[in-house]
This record gives sequence, structure tokens and C-alpha cells, in this order.
Amino acid sequence: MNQDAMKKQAAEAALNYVEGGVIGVGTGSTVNHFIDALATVKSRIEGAVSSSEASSVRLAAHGIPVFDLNAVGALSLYVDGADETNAQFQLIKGGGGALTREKIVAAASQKFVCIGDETKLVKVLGAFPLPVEVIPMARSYVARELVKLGGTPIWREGFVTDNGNVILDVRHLEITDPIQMEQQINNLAGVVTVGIFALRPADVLILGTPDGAKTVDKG
Ligand SMILES: O=C[C@H](O)[C@H](O)[C@H](O)COP(=O)(O)O
Repeated sequence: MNQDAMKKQAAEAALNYVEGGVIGVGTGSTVNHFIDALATVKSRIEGAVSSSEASSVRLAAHGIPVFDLNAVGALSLYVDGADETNAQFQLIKGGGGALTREKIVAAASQKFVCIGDETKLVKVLGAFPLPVEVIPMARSYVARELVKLGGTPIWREGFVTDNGNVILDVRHLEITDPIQMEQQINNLAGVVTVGIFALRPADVLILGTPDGAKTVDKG
């Protein structure tokens, strides 16, 4: 079974958590499978809050109403993918550049269901280059500060986030204390969001495997 088929399995298993109301929907290839599956049960929900323009377009194409987060208040459920997860469900996200809106929607949600394939599970976060969204004028300054932390930041040239900012992808960080590093990088002037999701980790992890989707729910 290939990676995409495992992502699809996990996405379809996440439908078990869709009960009603307005739900939060993330971004990426795994979430695209989830949006397509959600369309088959769309009468169950009122609509969705989306973490990116791309997901909003896909939801709308399926006839699923898309709401502004400010119009709906707290969400019961958020479903999103990840680039890496550790056993504590602390994540690296932002490979698609949607990390800031993803972190906002995750924070506003009671339950965060993370979906992916089994290759996303790692012992220590950081093999995947850590995305950091930065205000454009702060790009070089933040890059120098990230070098002081031991990282090698690479500007994702030509890419602009939905918020009009730039992304630095930071290699060579071994993230042994994700909460501390999330706070430290978020505190740099000019950083909008770092792609570590440890202060608000996922609550449920669903990983596609060759033997079927495996769900671990922290309850
Ligand atoms: O910005 C993108 C998101 O954080 C995605 O959830 C993450 O990159 C995983 O993407 P995919 O499901 O395509 O592997």
C-alpha cells in the first residue's frame, strides 16, 4: 500500500469523530482526502472553519458551507494532518505553509484529531525541516537567531503564506523539548508562528498502515 492510500485510510477513519455542528478543517494532501470523505456525510454538519484558502475552495466545491472563525466561537472538533508526530502527539506542521491558521483553529477546538500515514511517527521531532512563518522584513534577523539555536534556516523562496508572510524551513534541529522550543522560537521578534504544535498537541492520532488505520485516542 502506498503512502497516499494510507493517508486516505486515516482520513476516512476520522469521519467517526464527526458528530455535528461546525467543525475545523486543516490543510494538506491528507486533509484533502478528509474533505472528500466529509462530503459524503455533509448533512451531519452545519459547515466548516478552514485553515487555508486551498481547503476553503475544496470545501466550497463540495457544497460544504465555510464559516469565519469569528462567527462561530469554539469548535468541538478539528481534523488536520501533520508532517511529523511524536508519541506524545506533539507535532511539526506547516509543510504546506498553513501553520498559523492551523494553530489558531487547533487552539479554538476542543478535540484535535491528527491524521496521517505511519511514516509521520518519529521518536524525536526535527528530521522534517521546521517551518517558521515570519514577517517579511524580519526574515534575515530571524534566520540569524535560528542559526544561534543550532538550526540551518532556508528561505522558502517564492512562497507567500495566506497571511502575506514568508516561511523559513529550519534543518538540523533536534527537538528534544518541543514545548520549550515552541516558546523560544515564538518569542523571537518577527516570528508569526513556529510549526511546533506542543503547547496544544493533538488529542487523537489516526495513522494509516498497511494493516489498516490505527487510532489512538487520549480521551
Ligand atoms: O501546512 C500544512 C499542514 O501543516 C499539513 O497538515 C502538513 O504539511 C501535512 O501535509 P500532508 O497531509 O500533505 O502530508
